[in-house]
Amino acid sequence: MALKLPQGVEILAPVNPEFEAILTHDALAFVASLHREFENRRRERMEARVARQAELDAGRLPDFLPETATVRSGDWKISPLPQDLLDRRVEITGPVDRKMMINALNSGAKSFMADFEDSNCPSWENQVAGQINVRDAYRKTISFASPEGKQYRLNDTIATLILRPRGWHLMEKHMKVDGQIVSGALFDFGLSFFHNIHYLVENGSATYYYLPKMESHLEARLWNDVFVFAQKALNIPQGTIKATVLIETILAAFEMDEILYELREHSSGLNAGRWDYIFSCIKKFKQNRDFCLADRARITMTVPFMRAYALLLLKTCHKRNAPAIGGMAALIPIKNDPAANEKALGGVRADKERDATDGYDGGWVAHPGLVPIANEAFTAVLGDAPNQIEKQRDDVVVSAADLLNFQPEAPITEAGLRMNINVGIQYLGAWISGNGCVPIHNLMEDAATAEISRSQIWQWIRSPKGVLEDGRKVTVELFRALTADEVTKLRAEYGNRWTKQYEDASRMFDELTTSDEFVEFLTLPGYDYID
Ligand SMILES: CC(=O)SCCNC(=O)CCNC(=O)[C@H](O)C(C)(C)COP(=O)(O)OP(=O)(O)OC[C@H]1O[C@@H](n2cnc3c(N)ncnc32)[C@H](O)[C@@H]1OP(=O)(O)O
Ligand SMILES: O=CC(=O)O
Ligand SMILES: [Mg+2]
Repeated sequence: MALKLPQGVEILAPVNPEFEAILTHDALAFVASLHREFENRRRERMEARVARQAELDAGRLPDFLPETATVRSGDWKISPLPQDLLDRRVEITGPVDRKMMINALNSGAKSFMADFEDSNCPSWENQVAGQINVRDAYRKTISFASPEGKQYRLNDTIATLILRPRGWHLMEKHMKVDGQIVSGALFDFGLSFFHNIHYLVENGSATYYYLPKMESHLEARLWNDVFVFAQKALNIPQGTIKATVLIETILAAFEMDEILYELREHSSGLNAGRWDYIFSCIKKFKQNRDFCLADRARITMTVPFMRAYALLLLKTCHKRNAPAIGGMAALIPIKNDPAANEKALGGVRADKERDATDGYDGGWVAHPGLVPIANEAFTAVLGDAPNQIEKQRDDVVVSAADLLNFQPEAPITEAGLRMNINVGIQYLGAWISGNGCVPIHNLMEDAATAEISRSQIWQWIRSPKGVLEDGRKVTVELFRALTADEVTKLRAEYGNRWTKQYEDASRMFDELTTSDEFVEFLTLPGYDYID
């Protein structure tokens, strides 16, 4: 059956019979209405990012905005939270893969972030099948049979589903409205809202979102206006949608109050998205001769600028009666090595204990095997209380200088450089093959962690401080020599799993790292390699 397309809408991809239930005339008309209403403003925001980057490149450091001082000093709170978002002590995250969604919903976590973003490769198949999975998960009808014959279905008690659409920078190239391709964010949000909001509201819930990679409160205002428009269009009471914003750019860290304020009717707090945050610091200060970070593994949550960011986020949220949700340790359970496994689990435990004792209301885990650990750490502090939002952190004082105290700068090592190359190529190869989240060297790797790897090398090559601890300057020549070596090793290790996609990934990694122009997101050129 051919799709019935609304006026001005084109779908430039195969539509299998299952997809027709998602790509209905009315759902596409709704996405088209979002596009027509908001695309110009989205573009303006993207242009504002470019202008702001030019200022940073010229040496102007970020600071808290003078024009919004009254928002920061004002006495306001976000609107009350719905019942099913009060207790978020453990949130599991993962791509919108059918089997993994069932596992995540059953994992014992209080909430599950179904991810169309960092852990998802945005192929047409993944995006539309993901919407089918989300629809079935909301209706609790989702099931799956593995090729090995294992049956998957939902338990009686499951996690609350929160959906993360793509960020404002990503497009959905398979849908056009009036000749323009549509925003990935509006496509993901629009379809999920259209198909599910009435069902959820009738059942005492709503569609909840995580909003990624924003760089200013004006981007949050845009999301808020999208929510107001969408609720009005579908006759849903204003304030029904709730959204948690990931503070995962250095610029957003200077506008946390303002972001909560813009979304105050629709806010469900902030999350410390640590991996993109590190990437953003590297990207925003890429031209700054004073800026240079040590090996990726050294940039932990306890280094000065990360600690300042985490504490300011917590303080800001609780002042506004909003949940503060911790980010993710990249450690995952390790099979067949009990000692290494114990160490990894200990690392996750320490991470969650620090967040819980600081005052966070919950935190992210990457894997069902980590849910009990995070649960123990938060329950030790929360007990039976759903959260600790009442815990004020007036003792925390964080200045602009604290947020910009980029230590440590050393060591930068050959092992660290090799690791960035090795992980970056493996991740890109998996991503181009359709998988946005993979275990590499016993760590969870996704688009955000891979961005750190590639941007660090770009920056080390160009910064006068990009010098290995043995005195060698990081250069294109050194990078290429080590890359050749790493690729040789990887080819041998992968054998016939080393497909064309990994050759493409190696070439793309070289381009990303050696081209003079810094590519904003690796997923932008990456998108040309899929579908
Ligand atoms: C920076 C950020 O944005 S963080 C947020 C984005 N990142 C994520 O969401 C990470 C999601 N995690 C994952 O994708 C996976 O855990 C990986 C890729 C890191 C590791 O995956 P694997 O090596 O396959 O894990 P492993 O083999 O131990 O899995 C065991 C079982 O747990 C399941 N599982 C693992 N992680 C998850 C998850 N996050 N959600 C649901 N199920 C999961 C597997 O599907 C598997 O199920 P099965 O036994 O029924 O077949
Ligand atoms: O999205 C989360 C992050 O750490 O990046
Ligand atoms: Mg992120």
